[in-house]
Amino acid sequence: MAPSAHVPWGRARLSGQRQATYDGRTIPVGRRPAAVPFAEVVPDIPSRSLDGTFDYAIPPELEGECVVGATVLVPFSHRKAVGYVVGVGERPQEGLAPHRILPVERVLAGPAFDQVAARVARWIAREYACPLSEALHPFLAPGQTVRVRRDGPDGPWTLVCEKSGPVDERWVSLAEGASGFVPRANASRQRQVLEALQAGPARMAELAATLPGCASAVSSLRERGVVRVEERRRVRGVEETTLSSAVAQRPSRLTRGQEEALAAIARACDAGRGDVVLVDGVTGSGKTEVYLSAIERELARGRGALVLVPEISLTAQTVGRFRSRFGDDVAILHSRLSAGERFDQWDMVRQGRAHVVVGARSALFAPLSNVGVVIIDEEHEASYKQGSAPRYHAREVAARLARERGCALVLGSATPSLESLERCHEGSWGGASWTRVSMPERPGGAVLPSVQVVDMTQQFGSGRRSVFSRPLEDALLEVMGRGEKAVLMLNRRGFANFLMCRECGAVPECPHCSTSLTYHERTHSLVCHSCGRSWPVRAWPDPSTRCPNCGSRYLGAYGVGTQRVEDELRALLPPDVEVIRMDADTTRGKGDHQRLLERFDGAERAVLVGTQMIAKGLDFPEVTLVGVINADTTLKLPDFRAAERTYDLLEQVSGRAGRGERAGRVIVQTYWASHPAIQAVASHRRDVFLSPELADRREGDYPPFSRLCNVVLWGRDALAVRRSCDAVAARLRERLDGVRGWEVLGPADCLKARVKDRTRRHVLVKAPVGSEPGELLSACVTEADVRRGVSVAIDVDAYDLM
Ligand SMILES: Nc1ncnc2c1ncn2[C@@H]1O[C@H](COP(=O)(O)OP(=O)(O)OP(=O)(O)O)[C@@H](O)[C@H]1O
Ligand SMILES: [Zn+2]
Repeated sequence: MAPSAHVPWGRARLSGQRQATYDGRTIPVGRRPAAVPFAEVVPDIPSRSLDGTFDYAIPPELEGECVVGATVLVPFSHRKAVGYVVGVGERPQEGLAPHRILPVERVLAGPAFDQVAARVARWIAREYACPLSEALHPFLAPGQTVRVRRDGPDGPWTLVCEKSGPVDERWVSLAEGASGFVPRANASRQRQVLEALQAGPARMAELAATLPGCASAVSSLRERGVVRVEERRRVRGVEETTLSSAVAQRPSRLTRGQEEALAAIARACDAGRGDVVLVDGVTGSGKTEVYLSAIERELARGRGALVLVPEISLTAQTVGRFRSRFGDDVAILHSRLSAGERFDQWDMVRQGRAHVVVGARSALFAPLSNVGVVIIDEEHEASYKQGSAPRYHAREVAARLARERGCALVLGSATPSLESLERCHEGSWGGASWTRVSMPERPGGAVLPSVQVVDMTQQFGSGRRSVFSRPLEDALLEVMGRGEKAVLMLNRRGFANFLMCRECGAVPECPHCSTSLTYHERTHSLVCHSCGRSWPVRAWPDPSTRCPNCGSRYLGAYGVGTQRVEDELRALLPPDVEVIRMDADTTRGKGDHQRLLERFDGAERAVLVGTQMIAKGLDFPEVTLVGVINADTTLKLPDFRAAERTYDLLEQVSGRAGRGERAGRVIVQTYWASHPAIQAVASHRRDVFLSPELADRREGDYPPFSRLCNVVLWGRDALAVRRSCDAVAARLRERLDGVRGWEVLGPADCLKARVKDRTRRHVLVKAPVGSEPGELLSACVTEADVRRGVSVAIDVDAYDLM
């Protein structure tokens, strides 16, 4: 049967010229009419009840364009919907009568993903309990939102496109006819344009900004052959830097650890079935060089690479190292780029002009189909878990992608996650082998720094009130005296700066969110970091101070800010020592981060003071001292990963010291010196932390020995939230009570019980390792009686339990 005979739009019209590209390959246009006449489409209507794919007929004139990955417009129950093609075929599913199938109306955008990526998206939807349309979003071209909107309740459906396409810029320059040309006396604009162009070619947009209305002057000059106008495609998002560490010098020889790691990676690449290599290398052991060499090998075999680094370490240093080795073959993707810049980088990959993609989490979804290796640097980082739907973990998606694409996955860290260590211990997981390779040494004879733990209760007991303990103060003076550099970290995650009444113990909280307010000394204000509201308040000893609870005057500031550390440093050190502060306030603007690091790099002697953003990746050989002002704030977080996070952070920041020829020293200030996480850092022995931690996790059935899922419900109506949450919990218990290895906890108020005036409650579910809780949770939520106005989020393998 030829289905084209039945489709309602009648005779086939061949469109021989149409073609699409994906990952540099041109997808050929079908020769015969209606060779694959059906498309499986996912309508972009995010709703659990509508989740699924629908079949549409491909009209012959759209054939060749309506391919897997394309964005299309389709009729959908009396309206129109934007959808994504996830499959094409000769027959519709489940014996639907071909003549009853509606046609695709338009193709709105070319292919953004291929068949393999579509399979991965289906897996994400199942695994993380989200609608398929949501799982496809990360694969779409950045900044290219297309949706349908209805104007008024009965109005027509219209298409809204928010596209930031490629920027084609028009450049104006002087042409041959310029010599000897004299504008007429009244043509002042022409004269100004010519003057501006004496300095060199300029962009039309810039000319127009300084010389309003110059367009007509330019076009008349162009007609006379005085100037030339050219279109140049500019690839945005490429930063320049003077950072010395932004170049990856090729080492004369690799360390033994590096060679072993590369051999294991080569085996995994050749096996072609998604095998995983965990590069467990101490700080400064040269993991980057391992990544670069592995990528070089894959490029030589004609395959590309995806490299994920935490958003915060996507600095000029990291980017520069990749560019210095692979030049323009690198595309960069991260959230600080503008939508247009991201599109340009993404499009470069799609066109096959870049084969190495370096980026944050979302780089996993770049349109690169011929992948030889996927690399995740600092794989233990919590930021690899996405906080909003689809709530995927990049490590898990990467493992799946590697298997689907038949390539290798490389995970690198000095402090691997307990999940990855456990899988390597098992040797295999999810049908792939997991191998750990350790790199215990720094190249060139550099040694790990010596670590000294300072008990701050003793310092306070002896009457010291400075933020620096005596040993840290002495070390700072000594290091500056030798003309070296130091890094000071202030642990600000957790309950950082707050006000507390010394008489009644009250801590001001946001009335709209159950969050203690953060005190900003600079602006004298209390700020809610959940909703952003702020109140002007002056802390004790200001005479205006009043405790909101008891009216006492002793409402004092607790916790230390980077500002205070900076001020004390300036008082302590000679005036010519540069003190550079790096925190959320000083890195707000684009390029601030890089500028501060360049200043640190270029200084004679300097101290870099910062929050945890300075803990990772920085490679400055002249740093010989690292100080941690307050090591334990993260230990007190109500989170089962608190100890792991503290250990990771301290080990990482310690690793900034002694990376060059001179040995390094670390001083850790803490009120909890006996904690295994602190003791492990002090002795550079991970097992001091790991053994008791694993025992605790096993005992309490926490990851890596279970999968922890968090079902959160929120809404304005507290009673509706409570009832809905009870209903979800009841449904889960009906399905799971007595099932081995499963456990339902709650319902309970979330730790942040109110956010933006919405009540939040949750249910926790522990599922056995190897189970697939996504579908079950999603079914229970759909079946439970969730009230209108109550939102639900299912978070499988939850990281944020607040
Ligand atoms: N084989 C080698 N011989 C000499 N120097 C090397 C070698 N391999 C790497 N290096 C240098 O060692 C330094 C540290 O490397 P890199 O920044 O890759 O460490 P890392 O393992 O990523 O550490 P961290 O986890 O602390 O970020 C770099 O300056 C790098 O150029
Ligand atoms: Zn608030």
